Amino acid sequence: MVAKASRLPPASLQLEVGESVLSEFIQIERRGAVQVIRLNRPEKKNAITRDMYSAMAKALIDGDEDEAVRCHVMLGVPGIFSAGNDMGDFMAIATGQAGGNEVFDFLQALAQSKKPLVSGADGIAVGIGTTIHLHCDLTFATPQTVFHTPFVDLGLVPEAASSLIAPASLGAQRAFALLAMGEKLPAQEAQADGLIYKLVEADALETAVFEAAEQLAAKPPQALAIARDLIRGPREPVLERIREEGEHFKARLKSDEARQAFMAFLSRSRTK
Ligand SMILES: C/C=C/C(=O)SCCNC(=O)CCNC(=O)[C@H](O)C(C)(C)COP(=O)(O)OP(=O)(O)OC[C@H]1O[C@@H](n2cnc3c(N)ncnc32)[C@H](O)[C@@H]1OP(=O)(O)O
Repeated sequence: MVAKASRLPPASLQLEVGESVLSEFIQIERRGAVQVIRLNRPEKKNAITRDMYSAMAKALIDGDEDEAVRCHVMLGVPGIFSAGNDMGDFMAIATGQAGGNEVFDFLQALAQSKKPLVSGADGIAVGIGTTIHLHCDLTFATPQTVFHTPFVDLGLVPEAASSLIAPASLGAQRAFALLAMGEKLPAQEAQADGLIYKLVEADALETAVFEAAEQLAAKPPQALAIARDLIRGPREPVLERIREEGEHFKARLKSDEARQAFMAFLSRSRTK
């Protein structure tokens, strides 16, 4: 259990919240030319609600449009990157009480981001808490980080174009083990597989992330943008896969298999 106080952002960070705060659980901070998007809902293991997706999408789009922003950083808090989509929200979508497009709007913004993305993950990284990093140019993780995508166990399917991106770096069989079997992937293996850039100790994570982000922010932006586009490759197949997965995902959310899995988690949580 990590003490709540240690999950607060460093006091040295200047907090600049825009006019409309879409979610109290997403902190948008500006650190020079680096925009920091921090998931900060530790009491729910940084589970991501629809408002949180909207806040992150807006930050990415606004930061892309702002010439003063040269790099985006995505962080969680010590011990927790994210436990993935909020299960209560999944249930609300499954029962027709909510629409649920926010996650796909966020994924479109993420996949199309114009500025370099650097992420840092420590500890829990489940579902979209894993797949976000597939869109980041540099991901730092700690030895305690475990990536886990239990989509099929939840009656769901892979998202974030992970069914396209993961096989390309892991090979088909290891991608299948990760995305379909729901096998956990420790950060050490993720690094060996080329899914993440560097492993650093937890107390050095944010320093490493900010150093890399500041390095990128100081580079000639046009040359960096062209190099990045070439390295990332065409966006259309990625966006198309996000859409294709999204169609299946939305249908699966309303399936009996998914509803039972959400119910099991939510009732387990209530009786814990
Ligand atoms: C498009 C996106 C797709 C996806 O992201 S699919 C993936 C969806 N996510 C998951 O399947 C993960 C669900 N969560 C878990 O399995 C566990 O949690 C963890 C392994 C991540 C952590 O376990 P532990 O350390 O034992 O913590 P705890 O007691 O389960 O959780 C602490 C509080 O956090 C809430 N919470 C955790 N994950 C979620 C979630 N995803 N949605 C909503 N709430 C969540 C719990 O309920 C509880 O809350 P309370 O203290 O009030 O009982």
